[in-house]
Amino acid sequence: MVMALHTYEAAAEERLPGPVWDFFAGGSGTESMLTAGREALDRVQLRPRCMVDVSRCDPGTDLLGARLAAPLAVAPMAYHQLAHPEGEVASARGAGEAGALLTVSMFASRALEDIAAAASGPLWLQLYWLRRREVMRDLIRRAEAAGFRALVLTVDAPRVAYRPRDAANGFAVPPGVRAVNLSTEVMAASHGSRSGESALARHSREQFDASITWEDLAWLREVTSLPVVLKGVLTGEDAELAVKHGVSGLIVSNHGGRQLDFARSAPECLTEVVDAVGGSCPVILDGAIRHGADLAKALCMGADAVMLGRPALWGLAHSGDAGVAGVLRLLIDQFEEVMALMGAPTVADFGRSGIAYPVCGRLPS
Ligand SMILES: Cc1cc2nc3c(=O)[nH]c(=O)nc-3n(C[C@H](O)[C@H](O)[C@H](O)COP(=O)(O)O)c2cc1C
Ligand SMILES: CCCCC(=O)C(=O)O
Repeated sequence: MVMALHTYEAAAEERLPGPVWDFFAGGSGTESMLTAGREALDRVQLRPRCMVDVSRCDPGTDLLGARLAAPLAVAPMAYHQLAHPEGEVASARGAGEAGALLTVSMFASRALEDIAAAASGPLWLQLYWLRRREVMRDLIRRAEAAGFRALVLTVDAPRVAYRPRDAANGFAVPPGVRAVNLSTEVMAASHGSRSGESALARHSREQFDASITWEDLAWLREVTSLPVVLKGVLTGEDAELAVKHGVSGLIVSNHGGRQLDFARSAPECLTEVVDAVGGSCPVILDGAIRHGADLAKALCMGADAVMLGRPALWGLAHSGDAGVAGVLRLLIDQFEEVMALMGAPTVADFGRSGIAYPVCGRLPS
């Protein structure tokens, strides 16, 4: 039976403790960015072509050398064990079953090696830049050995932003769930709640290196030969600098509304970044993806793929690997139908002529 996305969401909300649900669902500041991306995507209108042979539609695509069932990846999210006891191991199984890529957070609650052993699809590892570079280096070595295909450096979070729900709940990761890939020393501050303060926000101020600049990317590129993808780029200027500094991909993202409040939403930034990059590396749109049609809209605006965040956690909370696969398949099936109805039988058939309304204020070229 195909379940609607809101059914997974409702089940997850019902199942999870309030503070965990708030951690998943919440945003930063006034939470203005929780709705901005969705509203922007809703304004984009599809422009279908007819009398095209759509008797066979193929949603498959390649992303940095990995074959995917659709241009769809799971975004990095901390602590999957908050949603399900099997955590990222179940997510890896579910993503593999659906043919989607899984990005594993630096704050994963299962060992990289166990996640890799359960995965049948490609894995990327997400990193925050820690003050202790030897901890990053160790993690990168382990990811390489376990067969991870790329590193995602999140650049929109020099610190975790103030998130009112987590602060009100004094949110801390419950005992029994840990960022097991990091040493206890690095992680100590993320446990132990205090009312009026999020332990994760406190932890990020202590452990994240907020002094890094473009020049520091050279260190990362020396440490590894894996492709480096930057997550959280929202301007053409930064996209150009990223390409100049040798990155292999960009993720246009507002961190799911959890970092800079009052920003321009990721879908509105997409064409600016795509134009700046000029095809020299893949561009991924992240945030507020809730329907297969959103994949089509992103592709029309020039993205090579999209990333899905919270809905994957809803699937995980609902029924572990089957739920993750169910959510991903739902979006892929919807996308396949949009392909047929749009007259776009392959991913390459989507272009700017496929949308009618420019979200970024620029006319499609
Ligand atoms: C519970 C949760 C944990 C997250 N943890 C991380 C993380 O560890 N690293 C990271 O780069 N982004 C993290 N994010 C942001 C996601 O990667 C992604 O940008 C966002 O969820 C996309 O928006 P969506 O949830 O609307 O799809 C997290 C998001 C959520 C909801
Ligand atoms: C210190 C963990 C941060 C996780 C994260 O990025 C998020 O909650 O958005």
